[in-house]
Amino acid sequence: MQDSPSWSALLEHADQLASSHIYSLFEQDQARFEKFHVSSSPILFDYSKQLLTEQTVELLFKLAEEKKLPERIAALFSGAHVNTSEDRPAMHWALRSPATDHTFYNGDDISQPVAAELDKIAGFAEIIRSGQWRGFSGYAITDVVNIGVGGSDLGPMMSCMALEDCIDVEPTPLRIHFVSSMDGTQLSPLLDKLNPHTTLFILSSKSFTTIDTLSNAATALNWLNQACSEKEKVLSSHFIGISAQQDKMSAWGIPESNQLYFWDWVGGRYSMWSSIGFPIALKLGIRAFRQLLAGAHCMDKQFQNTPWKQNLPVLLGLIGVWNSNFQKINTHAILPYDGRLKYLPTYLSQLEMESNGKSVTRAGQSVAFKTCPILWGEVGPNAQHAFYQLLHQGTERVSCDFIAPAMRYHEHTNPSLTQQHELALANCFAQSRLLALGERVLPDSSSLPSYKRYPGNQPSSTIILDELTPFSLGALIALYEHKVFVQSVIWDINPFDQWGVELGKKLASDTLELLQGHRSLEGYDPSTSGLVAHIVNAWKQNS
Ligand SMILES: O=P(O)(O)OC[C@H]1O[C@](O)(CO)[C@@H](O)[C@@H]1O
Repeated sequence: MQDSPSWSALLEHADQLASSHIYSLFEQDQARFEKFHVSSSPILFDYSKQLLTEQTVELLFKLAEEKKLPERIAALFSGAHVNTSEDRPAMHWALRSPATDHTFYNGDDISQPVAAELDKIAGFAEIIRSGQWRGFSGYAITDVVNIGVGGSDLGPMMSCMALEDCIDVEPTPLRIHFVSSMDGTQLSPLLDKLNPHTTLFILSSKSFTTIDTLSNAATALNWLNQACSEKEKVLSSHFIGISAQQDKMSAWGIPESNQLYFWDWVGGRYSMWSSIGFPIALKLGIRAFRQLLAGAHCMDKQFQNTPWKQNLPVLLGLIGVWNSNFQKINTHAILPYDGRLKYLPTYLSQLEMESNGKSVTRAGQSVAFKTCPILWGEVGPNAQHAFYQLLHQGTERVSCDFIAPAMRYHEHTNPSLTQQHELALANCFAQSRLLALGERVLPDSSSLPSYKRYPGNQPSSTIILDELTPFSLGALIALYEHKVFVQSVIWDINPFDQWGVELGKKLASDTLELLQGHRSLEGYDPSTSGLVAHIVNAWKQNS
């Protein structure tokens, strides 16, 4: 970036702001909230508690122009091969476009196949929800277990939890479980409780080669075979496969009639809009799933068509760049003030860190600046009693996103719940205020002992959803997807590959051969050799 005039201007501007405090920015400008918030239903985005000025925003826009953000947004939505290292487009947005939009891939109109797959999801969901799908002994399905990991787990799990009690979902007595961990910790106790006659497994894997998923799938198949030895019957009545690799699903034994498909041009962590989102349709009904897609589509349109001052993904992305590269803040916390969003921080940590946790540019050169910050988080009210101490008085600078719905429980008969929502919002606003302004919120802080001081100046944004609904959740997730894209454009990295996770998988399969005695320890580092020898000895002693 050394040769970038906007980058240099931002560095200089950051130097000028170095001694500023968010408190003084508010003191100098009472209209700060008016200037630095965007209200665009279903989301209000307040970034007035960031350490920035109107000049900062102008300079960030200049940087985005210089990095050709408009052209790159157009390329993303044109189906160009923006995933350069894998030479393919990233078209997750096409999964939420109305069929009438006619999206093309390699010259073919993909709107019809996308719509047809969505109809297939609807059909499967209806059959299972209505009790028509029967297990091997003729009983209706009561429990569905989604086996998948990463993008084949987190999106559906996060959404099912987030939307469970929404008023506009179609309730079902079906119990949906999520299993991801390769060590069997989730699956083993679950199988102890479930009834093989009434349990259906969804095997969710874009590649259908992920060992975590295949090992859990093998355990599930064995468990079913203990109850019914007719393998074909078990496979056809207890397994649905979801993948971009139809032949691999078939080779595993899933009949074609039980397969849902999606496409190579959908990245794993961008795949909850595809048939990977099937558990969402199952749990909440197809209407809710379609609303989720509609909310995301609404954000796609905003990203493409809205002037930057009102463009939420552009603002969120550029503010992140400002904090990472010019404020030198390398940790970012996601803090939902709504327990239903419990899995949102984990979901976003994959989305952001697997996308932008890179250190080479698209041309393969090492970057000379920070890229994706470490992103973590927790349900805000609980985190207040855990890690907020560090946010308020630690030595790390941390930026935060506070997320909350404006409305909750308004149709509930128990008035105490409404008060609980008020309490959660009050805490949300109090914490972001204290983090930004510090002890200056007090009428007189001059006599405080040092251990009671709050330096403040921790920047944050607040994202208020009108209400947590499938539509607003879809918009929220698409907002973060496009935020990631904006940042990747500024940093000139490819957000759609994940080569950094590949070698570890290969080494693990080699190491398994070591543990199983099929490979010699020669040439391994002393730590690995020592650990393997220790385990093998322990097994010998206990056999
Ligand atoms: O859906 P699959 O192919 O099983 O992959 C699961 C996850 O594994 C990863 O490839 C990382 O290992 C993620 O990108 C992906 O979401």
